[in-house]
Amino acid sequence: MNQKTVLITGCSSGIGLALAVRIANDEKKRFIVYATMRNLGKAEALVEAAGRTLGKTLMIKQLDVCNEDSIKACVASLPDGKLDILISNAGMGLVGPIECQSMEEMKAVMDTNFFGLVRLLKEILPDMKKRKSGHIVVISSVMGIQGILFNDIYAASKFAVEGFCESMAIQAMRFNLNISLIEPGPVVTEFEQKVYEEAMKTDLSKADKMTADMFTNIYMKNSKQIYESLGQTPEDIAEHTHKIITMDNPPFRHQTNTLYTPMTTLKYADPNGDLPIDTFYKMVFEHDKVFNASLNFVKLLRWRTRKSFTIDKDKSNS
Ligand SMILES: NC(=O)C1=CN([C@@H]2O[C@H](COP(=O)(O)OP(=O)(O)OC[C@H]3O[C@@H](n4cnc5c(N)ncnc54)[C@H](OP(=O)(O)O)[C@@H]3O)[C@@H](O)[C@H]2O)C=CC1
Ligand SMILES: CC1=C(/C=C/C(C)=C/C=C/C(C)=C/C=O)C(C)(C)CCC1
Repeated sequence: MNQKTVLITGCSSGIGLALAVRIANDEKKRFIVYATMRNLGKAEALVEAAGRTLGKTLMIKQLDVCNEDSIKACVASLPDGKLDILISNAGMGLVGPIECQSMEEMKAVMDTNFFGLVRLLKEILPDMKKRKSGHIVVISSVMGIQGILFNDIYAASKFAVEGFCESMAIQAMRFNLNISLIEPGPVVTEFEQKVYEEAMKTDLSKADKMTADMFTNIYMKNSKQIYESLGQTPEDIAEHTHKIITMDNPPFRHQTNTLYTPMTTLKYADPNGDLPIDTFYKMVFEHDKVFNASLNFVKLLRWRTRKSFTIDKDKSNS
């Protein structure tokens, strides 16, 4: 059988790990997954989750998206240097007032989230073009469509990714290549915890009191609520992405969270761009009680659905 080779970046945790496991377990064994990570010392969780697929449909390799030599070495080590599907997933977050962030921190986000993708494509595009075959899948974000309070640099990095892919997609079409942007809303992974821990270390004395209060008392609280009420699992994102890579005509953009789409739709509903900004402003500064009550309601509904599922499963086991 002609199996497709899939290379995924950032597989030590979260979405990357779930993607590697899901695709390696494809029901029809259509894929050989090269699950990569920058630090092989962190492979334990993936090795455990991979189970019997390890060494069969799932191989683990080193790849740091910030290091050209590491990308070249990894691609060169693939059988015939041939890649059918690239899933660019490695990424990092950054939240807080820009007054409190160093240029180094900001550049690290752009270097990983945006230039990481550019470095990968510089390496793999020539061969895909030559063969006139390939699919580039990028784990973007709803923040690639819409900026969110205190995510200025992270959103900018995902906007850069989206602008880059939108431009590239036209050229790609000429070579019969597909590009797909996967746009998750909040996903419960180490990402949230890492961003939260970094935010807690932020020296807020560099910002004025109003900004510092807004960050701590409005953004941090609301953000926690958003993850709890609308958060998806990395397995959800893996399932969506698996569907996209098995389609004959994969879409250019795919949002994974239907609970979040009312927010992103605001962007497309007003060419002046004021509607999402006014709405987000009102949600947090004027109608915060209604906003929080709605999120709590969604959380309760989702919790009840999960609970009844568990009860049904338990019943069927007894
Ligand atoms: N969680 C969320 O709410 C959302 C996340 N996303 C996007 O999903 C992607 C995955 O994030 P998620 O799984 O949530 O977060 P995790 O923090 O769990 O995973 C991030 C992965 O990226 C890796 N990584 C970071 N820098 C590099 C690098 N230079 N080279 C190779 N790998 C690197 C990390 O490796 P290491 O362990 O070595 O640090 C880790 O494996 C990111 O692009 C993120 O922007 C999109 C929407 C929502
Ligand atoms: C929707 C929304 C908010 C927060 C959204 C968040 C926190 C989204 C997180 C998305 C992630 C983590 C994407 C990762 O790429 C605010 C600011 C509370 C204001 C009101 C509307």
